[in-house]
Amino acid sequence: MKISVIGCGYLGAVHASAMAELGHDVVGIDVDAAKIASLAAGNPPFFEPGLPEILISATASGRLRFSTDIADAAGSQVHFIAVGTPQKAGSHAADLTYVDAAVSALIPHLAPGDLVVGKSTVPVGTAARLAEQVESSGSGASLAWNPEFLREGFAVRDTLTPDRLVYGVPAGVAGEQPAALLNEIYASALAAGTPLVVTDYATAELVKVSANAFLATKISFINAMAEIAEVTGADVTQLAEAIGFDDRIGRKFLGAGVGFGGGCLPKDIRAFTARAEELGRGESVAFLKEVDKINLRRRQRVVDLTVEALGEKLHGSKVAVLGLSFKPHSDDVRDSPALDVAVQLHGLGVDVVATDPEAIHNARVRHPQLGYEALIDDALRDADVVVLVTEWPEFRALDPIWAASLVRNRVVVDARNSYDPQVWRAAGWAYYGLGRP
Ligand SMILES: NC(=O)C1=CN([C@@H]2O[C@H](COP(=O)(O)OP(=O)(O)OC[C@H]3O[C@@H](n4cnc5c(N)ncnc54)[C@H](O)[C@@H]3O)[C@@H](O)[C@H]2O)C=CC1
Ligand SMILES: O=C(O)[C@H]1O[C@H](OP(=O)(O)OP(=O)(O)OC[C@H]2O[C@@H](n3ccc(=O)[nH]c3=O)[C@H](O)[C@@H]2O)[C@H](O)[C@@H](O)[C@@H]1O
Repeated sequence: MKISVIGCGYLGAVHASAMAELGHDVVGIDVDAAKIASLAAGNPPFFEPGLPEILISATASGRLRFSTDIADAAGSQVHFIAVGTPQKAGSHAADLTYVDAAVSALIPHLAPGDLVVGKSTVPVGTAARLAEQVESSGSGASLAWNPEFLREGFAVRDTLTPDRLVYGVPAGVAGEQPAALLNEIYASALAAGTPLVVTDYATAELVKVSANAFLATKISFINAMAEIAEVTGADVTQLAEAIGFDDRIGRKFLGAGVGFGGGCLPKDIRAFTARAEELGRGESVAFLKEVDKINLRRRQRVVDLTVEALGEKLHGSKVAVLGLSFKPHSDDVRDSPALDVAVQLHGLGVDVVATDPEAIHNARVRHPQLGYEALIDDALRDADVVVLVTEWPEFRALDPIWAASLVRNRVVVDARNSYDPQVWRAAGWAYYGLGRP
């Protein structure tokens, strides 16, 4: 099938490449000329495992091309909207400027029978409004909402083999053709037994934001338990293990630590709250404000523990910050807890030297004032405190005996509860975890 993907960021570039990998004929469109040039040359403009391979094979096969001209969407039958929906400046609501601009620019290039498919995460009610715009344009096209659940770091795998597919389509017979087109696009995943939910627009939009709200709530729940553990001497990692054995609870997303960040969970729970308030149902999701507060308190806790570990002497002290991306296997520093902690410590007068396998460039663009080292040994050298904030495998594997030979003081703040306190203490380190003694 001929497909256009409008917006080629973390979501769209992967979606376009994966659709071409599945055999579709795809054009990726973005207003960012540098991004498009990089993608067209087979170089992803961001780090995502597995993306270079499928991008190169799809562009070489001729099934995938890129353009900055929306007119190149003409001739495709299905048009995915994958542009950003960031938090609005000065508000918690989602900024729909990019979605609105993309749909308005696309409409003149639509042909009868075309399908516009929303992938971006939007406030409930957006799809119905855009469907009205597409239908009243006289283009003869229709609209579906097909939210995306991929995780950065696993984006290629999650797109090729999703754990579920959700289509929000118009009611009645008008929904049949959109669902049939999407079934054709996702034929391989459906043949492999991927669960499919075909529903209305509002449900599809809410499935997406409620899934992220649930994940965020689960993380803040365990972090709230960490706060209680901290004043009682309990160990939140054992607590998570023990409650996680209950299948109804499950162990995933019970990793207590510095909390969640990224381009999605934080802004999505805020946008959900803002939308619920607009709908007069703010109280239904008021708990998400608490989820957000607990999450931000954990960043502060890491800063406070580091300051405590440094003692009185902040100016002239050196802190090695291990990790800058919001999670391992990504170079994304949007609302990264790691970067937030590094910036706060720098603001207190500490000499911060940060390292990360992939995110130094993105971090440096935003915060040139921080010190950066590409190699972990250079970051650790003469450090007074080591703070692990993003649990990349190479940081998890850090040998405390080797690290001890580099630092000035053996003090570690393990903001992801990734190390075994006994092993580190046996190597002479003062160990600070989050919610564990
Ligand atoms: N990053 C992720 O893992 C996931 C993101 N999402 C959602 O997908 C959407 C996109 O997110 P990301 O890819 O992370 O954002 P991003 O910021 O990486 O990419 C957005 C892209 O849209 C482009 N763009 C903006 N206006 C445009 C226009 N009028 N025409 C063409 N291109 C335009 C931008 O230049 C940028 O390259 C958001 O709604 C996000 O919540 C959903 C699931 C996963
Ligand atoms: O809407 C989105 O963009 C995506 O948001 C999240 O995916 P992602 O942001 O890539 O990353 P996650 O793996 O969910 O991690 C989010 C944050 O939570 C943190 N986290 C995760 C798990 C945990 O136990 N503890 C914890 O603090 C991570 O370190 C990270 O900062 C969701 O998991 C995806 O399903 C969704 O599609």
